[in-house]
Amino acid sequence: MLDIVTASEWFGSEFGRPIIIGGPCSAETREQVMSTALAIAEIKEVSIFRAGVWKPRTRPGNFEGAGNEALEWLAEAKAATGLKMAVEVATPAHVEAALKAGVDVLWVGARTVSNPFSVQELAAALGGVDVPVLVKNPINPDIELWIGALERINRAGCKKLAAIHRGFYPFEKRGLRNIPRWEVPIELKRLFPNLPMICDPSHIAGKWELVQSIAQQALDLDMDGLMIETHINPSVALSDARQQLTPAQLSEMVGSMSFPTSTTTDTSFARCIQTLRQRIDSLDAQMLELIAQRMKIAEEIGRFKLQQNVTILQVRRFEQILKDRLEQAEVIGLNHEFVKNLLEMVHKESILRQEAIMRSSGPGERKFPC
Ligand SMILES: C=C(O[C@@H]1C=C(C(=O)O)C=C[C@H]1O)C(=O)O
Repeated sequence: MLDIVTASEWFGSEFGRPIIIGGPCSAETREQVMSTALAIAEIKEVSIFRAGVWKPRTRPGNFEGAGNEALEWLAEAKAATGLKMAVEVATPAHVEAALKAGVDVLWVGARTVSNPFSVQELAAALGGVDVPVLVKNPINPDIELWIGALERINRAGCKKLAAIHRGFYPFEKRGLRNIPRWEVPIELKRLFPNLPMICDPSHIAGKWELVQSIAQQALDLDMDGLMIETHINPSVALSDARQQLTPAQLSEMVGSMSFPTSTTTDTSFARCIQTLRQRIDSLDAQMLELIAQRMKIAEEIGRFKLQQNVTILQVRRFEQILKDRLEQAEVIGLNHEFVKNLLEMVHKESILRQEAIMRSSGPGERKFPC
């Protein structure tokens, strides 16, 4: 369990869903911070300005952030715009410097979250701190590591917590920069329903053109906010140039997106959905009943195989099943990959059932080839 305060209480009553955070990957110069912040402040939906001050780079020699000096630019941007300021912290010294400079929100990056030693050190530095702390997912889709970081920080006394979904390391570099693996943040939401979940579509997309569709997908999946990298002139950005929007593009994007709510008080909607859900309940019950019948038949086949000393796995038969069912799937409009995964799961269970039969056979029941 996480002992947390809802996002609407972070900064007073006017603050709430959706939480929209915009700002550059890195704070580069005073002018870049001020001009980006002033332009973003014009977008009424954006309440928090983000900027990386200390940048954890994969290889040395890249721009590593402007450091403590940038905190002064952020303080100036805050005074000029009224936006809340958010920075990434990776060490206790970062936490101390950021809080001293009046930073309003801290986030912990994916690389830091991947290392429990670093998280524990950060948690100790965050003890009793009242600013919101946003915890990005670890690089690999390891939900336990993500939960562990949230718990360590929460146990240190930080109650204003949120998670940020920024996708997972793709291993193969093609398509999106990070693989979304939406099932991971969905599972976190299921386990901690009151934990706000913010999506970072910029890091998932890797290209500014793809940011909006990922952001919309996140909102449709009931996420509570977005963190979108925005730079006054992305073409000259010192980091993540390819994925940053201009403030004008951010404004257009926010204006053209739909922000669905998780529930509605409309009674006809409630009636319709209830009827449809009853049909789904009934079909699920039939589906499970059919799978149970299929497993019983597989067990019966297993008993025949035991008598005849025939192998459990019959690759040709399974291949034929896959081919036939995938043809049928295509005709009835079911996704190829989905049906293949489903059949593989069913086959695996059927093999397990037959293995259990072989294991439970009495001594001498199994023949051995002469
Ligand atoms: C049920 C059988 O055993 C295994 C399970 C199969 C299935 O679940 O459809 C298919 C082939 C075998 O690998 C069988 O041989 O038919």
